[in-house]
Parts: sequence; structure tokens; C-alpha cells
Amino acid sequence: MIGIQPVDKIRAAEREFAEANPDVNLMLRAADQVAELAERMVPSGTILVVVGPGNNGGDGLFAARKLVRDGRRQVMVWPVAGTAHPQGVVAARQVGIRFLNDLEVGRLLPDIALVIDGITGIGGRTGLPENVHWFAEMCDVLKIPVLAIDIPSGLAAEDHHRPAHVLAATRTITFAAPKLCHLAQPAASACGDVEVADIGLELPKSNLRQMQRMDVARWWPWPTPYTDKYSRGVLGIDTGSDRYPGAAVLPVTGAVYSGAGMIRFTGPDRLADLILHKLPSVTVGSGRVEAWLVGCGWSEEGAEQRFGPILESGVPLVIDADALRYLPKRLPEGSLLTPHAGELAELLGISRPEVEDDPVGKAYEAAERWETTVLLKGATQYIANPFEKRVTLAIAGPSWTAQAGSGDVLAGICGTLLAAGLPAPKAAALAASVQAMAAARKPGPFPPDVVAQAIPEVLVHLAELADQPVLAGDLTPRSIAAQ
Ligand SMILES: NC(=O)C1=CN([C@@H]2O[C@H](COP(=O)(O)OP(=O)(O)OC[C@H]3O[C@@H](n4cnc5c(N)ncnc54)[C@H](O)[C@@H]3O)[C@@H](O)[C@H]2O)[C@@H](O)CC1
Ligand SMILES: Nc1ncnc2c1ncn2[C@@H]1O[C@H](COP(=O)(O)OP(=O)(O)O)[C@@H](O)[C@H]1O
Repeated sequence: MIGIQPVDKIRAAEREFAEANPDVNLMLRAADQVAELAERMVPSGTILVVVGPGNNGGDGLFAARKLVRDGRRQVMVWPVAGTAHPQGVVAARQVGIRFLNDLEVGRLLPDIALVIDGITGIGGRTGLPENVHWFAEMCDVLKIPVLAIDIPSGLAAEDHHRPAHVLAATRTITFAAPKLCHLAQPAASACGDVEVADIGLELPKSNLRQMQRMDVARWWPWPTPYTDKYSRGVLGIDTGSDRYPGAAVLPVTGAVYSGAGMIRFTGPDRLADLILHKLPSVTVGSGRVEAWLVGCGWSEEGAEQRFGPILESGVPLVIDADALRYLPKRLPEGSLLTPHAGELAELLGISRPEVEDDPVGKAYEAAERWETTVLLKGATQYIANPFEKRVTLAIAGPSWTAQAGSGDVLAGICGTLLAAGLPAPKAAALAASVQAMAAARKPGPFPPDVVAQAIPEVLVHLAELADQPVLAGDLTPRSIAAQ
């Protein structure tokens, strides 16, 4: 898990570091890392460092000096605000770096191998200074690689919006910890590959976090020799309707391919036949379950009657789609709500744009109101955990997943993990991440049930990461591969 840090915490850590280490210049540390990454990105060719008026520009100027000294290449600087970090300017001029004006930049741009963006970093407000709009567009048109220092200029560190004008990066090097804009869409789409560089800052634990593959590997409920179908977790699924028959098949597919011990389907009989045709391991009819999944494709008719008895069972529920309209004030302990932005808006009695404007805040608000875990779905998936007062971002996948039925499959995976006994925040973070990783293995317009079928491949890979044996004896996947 990686902590996502707000700007005030970064600045506080920087102050503490400066007090404790008066002889260390953090800007030089940052600049060295920028220069080193620039060398890796383009080993030769002219580099243009674009600098703004603040410390982000300072990083750029010291990186420029380093690049001139270390390599025998041409480095030029464009100070877009007229003024720039004074010591940085002196340092750059000392090594003979040429400072350009707008006209010169326009003329030389086609021959630039790399642009380093030091216009704004964590001090940046949303939006690019007007006099560089043309430049951002030209970099895009000419396909010039851009290395952003800390934050691509135009983005604001704690904001997930992507404004119309942004200097989109090929890579971003940020310091100490990622910021929300690096990970949350659509802002993240302007950051390219993000590298977090250690410059020695100590940061406190954050209540906003990003899942890592290793977390999925560690937390996944791997079966053991003591496991049987019951102990792996029996999941009850009541989903689908005549209007939405696929909403019965898809969640069950998600649940089966993520390893449910047993599934009891209690939806309409006709849909049970459909499911059995595809997935004969599913059982039909009621019985003891460890968790329920409800709501996908219920449509409105009869929804409340279906929901009532299941709510009374008291086991944890995954509550999706139509069932979200009938939430009681108190939910069974350990339950999980899985709304998309529109459904969350309806739950909170606000508009969809209000949710889209503040997904972290609104997911958390619903989690607090119902005292339960909320998984807000979308391009970035947020898991709000009101018990530990934090929000976790799931691992993200390709946008191909944005299709009807993906949410149904995701609900099924959540159900498997709740039935396995995982607490809802973990179940949600794992399910959303694994679906994204499966989609990354099938990058294209594969239907959601085909993406679900890639989950076992993802798990085999993760088992290797967690060093989980897959055969009797001591053989781990790694040792098998070595045969
Ligand atoms: N805080 C830290 O830990 C460290 C910070 N460093 C660098 O310092 C940066 C932060 O420096 P600053 O606080 O000076 O902030 P920035 O350099 O990010 O930006 C501040 C300046 O840009 C202007 N500005 C902001 N948004 C604008 C916009 N949309 N249009 C036009 N002008 C805009 C502001 O008015 C201000 O003059 C970091 O991002 C990083 O690059 C590094 O030197 C290493 C240590
Ligand atoms: N831009 C996107 N990139 C990746 N995944 C997305 C994107 N938009 C939506 N998704 C995924 O698509 C699913 C949509 O869920 P939902 O709207 O409930 O679909 P349905 O109800 O049709 O199954 C979610 O699982 C979400 O993760």
C-alpha cells in the first residue's frame, strides 16, 4: 500500500527535514534525480527545460546544470514567467546554458529530444499559464517526450480533474510520495509513467492510499490443505430479472472465476437454467451462506420483496445496482455498497456531477452515513472505509472495462471475497484490483465475462508473488518454472 500525500504534509516534512539537516539541499537532491531520469529517457539530443517562477523551476534549473555537466549535450532553458528561481538562474548561467524567449522556443522546438517541465509542481493551481498553451499543444503534435518534475503543469496536486490545457507528460518524477493527481483519473492520464523518488523526507501515515500488486498477493484468501468448499465460503446470489437475464449470469461468472467455494443461486428459475448451461458448478436454491450478493439487474418490480428476507439473514451483503434504492438505515455488519457515480448521487440526494467533482469526499460521506464500506466504481475506484477513516484507490485497469456488465462481474468477485470471510474494505479493494488486472491481460473490447475468465491467470501470477504453493510438496510456482 502506498500513501498518497496532500501538499501540506509534504511541505511540513520538508520543513522538518530542513531543520534537522541544515547542510542538505533538498532541491539539489530532487534535481539530481530529475537529471538522472532524463538521461535514461534520452541518452543524447538537445533538452529544453521549461521553468516557472517557483521552486519547481528551481529543480529544473539545477537539473539543467547537472545535465550539461554530466553529458556533452546541449541544454536550453525557457523561463516562461520572465522570472525564475534566482540561485537556479545563476547556477545555469554559470555553466553557459542558453536562455530562450518564446520565439526562439517556437523555432527550435522540432529539434528538441526532451522537454523537462518545471513550470509548476505542488504549488500549481489548475490550468496552464496562457502563454504556454501553444507550447503544450506543439509538444503533443510533434510527439516530443515530456518529463514532468513533480506534477505535470496544468494539474493541481490534490485534484483529479484534467483541465483543457495541461502539459501532458510521458513520465513524471515526483518526490517522497504520489499525490492524488498522479493516480486518480482523468488527471492521471496526463502524468504518463509515474516514478516516486526518495529524497529523504519522512512522511506520516496517510488516510488516502493506493493498492499495490503485492497487497493483492498478500491479502488474497489462498486455499490451503485444510480448505473445503464450505470453508472457502458459500455465496448466495440473488440477481437478474426477465428484463436483465445477463445480470444473473455475469455476477455468477465473476464469483466462480475468482474462486467462490460454492454458489447458491436463488434468482428466477429461468435464469438458473441459463447459468447452469454456462457454469454447471453453481447450485440452485437456498441454504446456508456466508454472504449474499443482491441487486444486479433486479429492475424495480419485486425488488423490495426480494431484498427483505435477505436483509434479515444478517450475513454481510454486497449491495449493487437496483438494491441500492432500497437501503434500510442499518445494514448487516460487514456489508459493502458498490455504486457507480450516478447511483451514489441518488443515494446522497445530489447530482452526478457533484459526485464526479469530489469522488473521495462523496464516497466517504455515504460510507459514514450507512456505517458501511462503499466501493465507488469508475475509471478510478475508491473504497471508503468509515471504520479506519480512510479511502483506498484500487489498482486501475484499461478503460475497455467501461462497458455494461463489468459492474455485475465486479459485484460477483466482491461476493466471493466477502463469503471467504474478508472484511468488506479488503474484499472491495482486492476485487476491483483483480478485475482491473484481468482486464489488463485482455486489453481490448473483450466482454466482461471473458475478462472474468482471465482472473485465474492473474491469480497464478499473484500466487508466485506471494510464494504460494500450487502443488503438494514444497514446490512453489517459481520452483516449478525452474524445472
Ligand atoms: N516541497 C518539497 O519537498 C520539495 C519541493 N521541491 C520542488 O518545489 C516545488 C514546489 O515549489 P513552489 O511551492 O515554489 O511551487 P511551484 O514552483 O510548484 O509553483 C509556484 C509558482 O507558480 C505560480 N503558479 C501556480 N499555478 C499557476 C498557474 N496555474 N498558472 C500560472 N502560474 C502558476 C505561483 O503563483 C507561484 O509563483 C515542488 O513541486 C518541487 O518541484 C524540490 O525542490 C524538493 C523539495
Ligand atoms: N473508464 C473506465 N476505465 C476502467 N474501468 C471502468 C471505467 N469506467 C467504468 N469502469 C468499470 O466498469 C464497471 C461499470 O460498472 P457499472 O456501471 O455498475 O456496470 P454494469 O451495471 O453495467 O455492470 C465498473 O466495474 C468500473 O470499474
